[in-house]
This record gives sequence, C-alpha cells and structure tokens, in this order.
Amino acid sequence: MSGRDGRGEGDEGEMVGRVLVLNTGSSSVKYRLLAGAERLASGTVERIGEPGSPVADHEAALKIVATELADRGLGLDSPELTAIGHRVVHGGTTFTEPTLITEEVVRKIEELVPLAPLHNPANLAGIEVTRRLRPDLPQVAVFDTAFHSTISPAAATYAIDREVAERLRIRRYGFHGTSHAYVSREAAAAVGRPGGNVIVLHLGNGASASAVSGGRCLETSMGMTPLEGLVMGTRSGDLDPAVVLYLGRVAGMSLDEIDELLNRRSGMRGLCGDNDMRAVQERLAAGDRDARLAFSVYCHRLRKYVGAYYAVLGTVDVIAFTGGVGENSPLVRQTALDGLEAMGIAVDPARNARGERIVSPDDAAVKVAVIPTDEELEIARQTLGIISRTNRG
Ligand SMILES: Nc1ncnc2c1ncn2[C@@H]1O[C@H](COP(=O)(O)OP(=O)(O)O)[C@@H](O)[C@H]1O
Ligand SMILES: CC(=O)OP(=O)(O)O
Ligand SMILES: [Mg+2]
Repeated sequence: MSGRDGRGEGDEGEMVGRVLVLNTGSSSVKYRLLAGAERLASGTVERIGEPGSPVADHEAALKIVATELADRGLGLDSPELTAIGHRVVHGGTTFTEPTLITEEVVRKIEELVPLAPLHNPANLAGIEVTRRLRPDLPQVAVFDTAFHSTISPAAATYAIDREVAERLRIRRYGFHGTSHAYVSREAAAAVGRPGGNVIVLHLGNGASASAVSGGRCLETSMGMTPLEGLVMGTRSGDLDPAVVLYLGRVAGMSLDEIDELLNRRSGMRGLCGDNDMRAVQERLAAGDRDARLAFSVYCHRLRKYVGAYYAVLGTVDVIAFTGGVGENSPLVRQTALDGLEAMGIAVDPARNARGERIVSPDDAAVKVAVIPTDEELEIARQTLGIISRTNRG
C-alpha cells in the first residue's frame, strides 16, 4: 500500500455525504457530525475511566455520544448517515492509507495493540460499538501513522540490531498524522507556497513535529510510540534509553512503573506539577522557578527540532504552530524561535500577540504561521474519499 499524502480537496472532489467522525482517545471521545463540510454537531466526552468520573469506560462514553446525537434528531440510526470515520492511532506498516473496516481489518488493528497499548484498544472499542449499532454502514479507519509512512529508512530506522528490530517491528512510525497532513497543507497554502517546505509543530497534550516537503512527510519526532520527541504535557519525549535501564536496575522500578513515570508523570507535569500550559504560564509570570525551568526545557526542545528539521529540509517556507499550545500561546512561539534571525526565522511581537495567521515580519525569509488544526475534518475528508473511490471502483 502506498501513502496517499499531500492530497488536496481537489484530489477527492467535493465532500458529499454525511459522516460521523469519532476520535477516541485514551481518556476522551471527540465526535463530529458533518454534512459535506458543514458541522451539524460536535462534542467531547472527557475523563473516561478516571477516579470519580461518571464515565466508567469507552462503551459508556459512546453511549453518551449516541444519546447526545439522538436528542438532536441526528441519531446513529439516521438513514442519512453515509459513513463513520474512526481515528486509529497505530497502523504499523500494515496500514499506510485510510481503510474500509472489515473483520480482517479489525483483527489487524488488534495485532497492533502491543505497539500502542494506551490508544488502539480505545479506538477498537469505538469501532466495535458503532459496528454493532450500524452493521450496514461503511466505516473507515484513518491512521495517525499513515501520513508518516513516507519517511525514509534513514529516518525511520533505529540503530539497533536489525534482526531484533525487524522481528519485533521496532522502528519509527510517527503520530498525529492527520493533523500534520492538514496543517502542512494549510500552512503552505497560507503563505502562497502550495507544495512548499513546512515544519509543523503540533503542540497539544501530546506534541510532535514534522518536516514536510511537497506534501510528503520526511521526518517526524514521535517514534515507535507517541513517547519520543518533544516535551509534552505528561510525557518525557527524548531521553537517553539507558535511563530506563537505570530506573530498573538501580531504582528497582518495574516496567509498568517506568511506563507510568515516563508517560503520565513526566513532561511538564513531572517538571513542575502542572501539565496545563496555561497554568504553567501563570506560574511563570508570578516568578515560580519550577515553572520557569519546565517552560525553558519545553521551548529548548522545540528550538532543537526546528534547527534539525531545517537541516533535513534544506530550505523552509513556513513554520506552522498548531494544537492547543501552538495556537494559543504567543509566549511559546516567541521563546521557541527566539534568536534564530540568522536562519531567516523571526516573529513579529504585535502579530504574534494578536495570534494572526502569519506572525512573522513581512520581510522574513521563513514565514511563521498559526494554523488551527482540524483532525476531525481531515478524517471526514479521508473517509469520504475512500467511500467515493469504493463506490466508483
Ligand atoms: N490560551 C492558552 N495558552 C496556553 N496554552 C493553552 C491555551 N489554551 C489551551 N492551551 C493548552 O493546550 C493544551 C491542550 O491542547 P489540545 O490540542 O487541546 O490537546 P489534545 O492533545 O488533548 O487534543 C493544554 O496544555 C492547554 O493548557
Ligand atoms: C498519538 C498521540 O499522542 O495522541 P494524543 O496527543 O491524542 O495523546
Ligand atoms: Mg489533539
């Protein structure tokens, strides 16, 4: 299967039909119902399975989604529904494009659970529930990893024993692909360079960077799992792998404890106790030293990736900030790119503070853009693309 990256709206034609998009995360379900590009309904069910939360599990969360839709006369039983699009986080090397869900596809997504134990089971729960409710309806899986399937072996390969790596499917896959696909395309268009060279910084709770050229992804910061790369809300990002050995051998931690430490008690939360960037910035403004260190570690890592991806691309047309932090934090944008004028990178303070679409000065060689991501719209587009191709074929 080949990657179908870089597609524009033109490639798939207009969006026709009504699609329900389910973005089932480890602790939340986001949904959106679209008629063409028009949003009919959307919402989020959060804190699934957390202590004290009224939402016990994903099944319960999906029932809430179904009820919310039904209450608005837009229930899952609606004959007008054309398809359901599901975000699936890990597609391994098996899935490099959106795929119509069958029994066999479900089985293959199950086989990938060991590579994404936090995410794929949640995605599968969503798929199972909606297939039970609407077995007649085409359902499509849109994979986070798919957009990154074009990265070269040089970028995808970890320098470890090849036999071990191949047998155990250890390589870099990358995540947040629908966001990187959408934002890189929007950013290139926003600066009048469709097909240009783009660095995307997706900064949400999870965070990742990518280098995209001509609509193809060349590099991305997440690896075999969504733990590698940037500093995140609760995840460490890059780390000397020997730290893991040390924690086991010297500190006597179990693998589950280390997993929990690196995925849930690290990143901004580990550094200063807060994983919400708004809280970190408030403390920073009040002179809190832990928040200052956390913020500087976060921005330093970002700057390193910008430099690295500049080198990977050779030339850069636009650096795009997206995700809750990237879209809303002028301070992160300013600090991460501070002092890079010699590379043609600069941020205009007034534009940046106002959060304009382009926040670099007019004469900057490299544009800096703020591009709100829209994973649900991208999933809907890709879902309808598959449906129309299936119908034609
Ligand atoms: N105005 C803001 N300033 C700084 N950070 C913000 C702002 N608004 C939201 N954020 C941050 O965005 C992050 C969540 O990003 P989002 O993309 O919504 O997450 P998710 O990965 O769960 O989709 C949180 O850390 C939140 O603090
Ligand atoms: C793959 C991943 O990191 O997703 P999220 O940011 O939604 O946790
Ligand atoms: Mg997100």
